[in-house]
Amino acid sequence: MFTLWFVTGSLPFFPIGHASRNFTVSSAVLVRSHVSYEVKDDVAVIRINNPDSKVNTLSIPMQREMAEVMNEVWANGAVKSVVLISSKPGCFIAGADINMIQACRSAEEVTALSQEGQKMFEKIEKSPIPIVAAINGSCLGGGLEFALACQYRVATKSRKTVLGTPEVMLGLLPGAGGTQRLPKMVGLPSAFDVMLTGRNIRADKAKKMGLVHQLVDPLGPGLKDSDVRTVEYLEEVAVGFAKGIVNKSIPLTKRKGIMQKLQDYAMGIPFVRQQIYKTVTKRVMNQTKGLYPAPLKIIECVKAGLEKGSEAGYLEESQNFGKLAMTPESKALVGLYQGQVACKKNRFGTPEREVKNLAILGAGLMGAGIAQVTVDKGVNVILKDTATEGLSRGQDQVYKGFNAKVKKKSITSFERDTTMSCLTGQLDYSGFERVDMVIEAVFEDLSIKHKVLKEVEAVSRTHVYDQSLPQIRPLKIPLPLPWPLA
Ligand SMILES: C/C=C/C(=O)SCCNC(=O)CCNC(=O)[C@H](O)C(C)(C)COP(=O)(O)OP(=O)(O)OC[C@H]1O[C@@H](n2cnc3c(N)ncnc32)[C@H](O)[C@@H]1OP(=O)(O)O
Repeated sequence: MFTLWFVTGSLPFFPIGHASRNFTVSSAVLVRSHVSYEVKDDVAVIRINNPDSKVNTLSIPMQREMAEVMNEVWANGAVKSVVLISSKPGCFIAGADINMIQACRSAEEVTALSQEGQKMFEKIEKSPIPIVAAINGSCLGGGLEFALACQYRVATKSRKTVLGTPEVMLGLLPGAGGTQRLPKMVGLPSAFDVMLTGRNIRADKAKKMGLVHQLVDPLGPGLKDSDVRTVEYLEEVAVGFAKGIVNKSIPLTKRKGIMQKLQDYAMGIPFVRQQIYKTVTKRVMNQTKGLYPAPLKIIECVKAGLEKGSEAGYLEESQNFGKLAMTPESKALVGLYQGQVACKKNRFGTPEREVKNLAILGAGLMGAGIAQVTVDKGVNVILKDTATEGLSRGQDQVYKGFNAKVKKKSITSFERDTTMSCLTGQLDYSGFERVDMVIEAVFEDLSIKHKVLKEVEAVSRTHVYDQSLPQIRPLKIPLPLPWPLA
């Protein structure tokens, strides 16, 4: 959203070649750091990449550069369609820049930001050429509102791909057209569900709801890593869709099923809509005891748009967005979010040595549990036990853990199998000479611990971490090891 400088009137024409462009519409040469584009055949591929940040946000520089790039693209008669994609692994756009909203001193200032965002996305929605949003990773808040304004949406089935409007969790509302576009796109009940819960929606669910048009399978690692290959593939597929939309082999309108048609019919009846507003308001009041203003404002905005028309809806949205941003509830919730971000950081700083290969001694409940959370981070793990039975049980425990996630559809079976391929079960110490760390997770029996530590000493010269150290420290394991027992 927000502070955008769309150039109106005619623009100087810049012939667009086949390389990224770094020139603004003015004659001054400005290096763009957040948005770049390249023309592939007749498709402009616009890439977003906030420098020095793990995520893309709709920050002021990003918005300015996006506006410049869009104006250049629209002014170029050779460009027939656009693909909007992020170069950042795991993030499309994480929403409006929360710090930008926080820096505002009055409701009017925030309302003005919202109105700029609404205007920008209206231009995107009315684009003379189709724009395909190619989504991989988090597509949240203003990021989803941007994608919703595009004519077509393709998303990867990667587990990192989530769509949603989490503004309510910050005491805010989707203030860049979200309260107006979502109900039209997915129907009133689903739109309320998405906006009032702020929950993340995975790509396959988003497709079923009608939020995205097509899904793309993520790729595994090859010569490049999985994230890079997936984004390259997504771009290729999205370019194909963009061309297909132009040559009319891909329809922009989705065919509606019978349920969808019935729902649309019901939503056309004012009495039905009034009942939905009443039910949703009652539920919100029950759950929040009226202590959170944002959910009620969301309902007001949707109602204004559907009952009084778009203009009234957009005005209500921007004004309520401004008002909410100044409430103590929103400030407290933003503080909570920032606290959660701070908690994710490693307070010990970056590890001196990265652990890529780990060995775990003992495939019991604890050893297998450690193996599961470690392979999940992409670390290669040797799970060692002394008996085939115990080892199989441990491996089975790890598999069941991931398989439960497949059943819940939070990961794909491909992701389960890729992750499981990082786990090697064995009864001997082969490969221990190559590991970066050994974790001891054998029975709470001092003589067994002594024995395995001695055995490790003979084959590995790495750090050993004892998972039960707090409990066994009083027993004072003698440390004859020439390397550290952490
Ligand atoms: C009208 C529209 C309004 C809006 O759009 S309001 C914003 C709505 N969006 C959100 O609420 C999303 C907030 N962000 C997140 O939930 C998570 O982040 C992600 C899921 C996107 C990524 O999670 P993970 O990979 O664990 O990263 P991390 O540690 O949470 O964040 C990395 C850095 O990115 C910053 N960041 C993330 N989202 C935003 C944002 N929307 N505005 C400003 N900064 C953001 C964080 O603070 C942190 O920063 P540091 O590295 O300096 O600690």
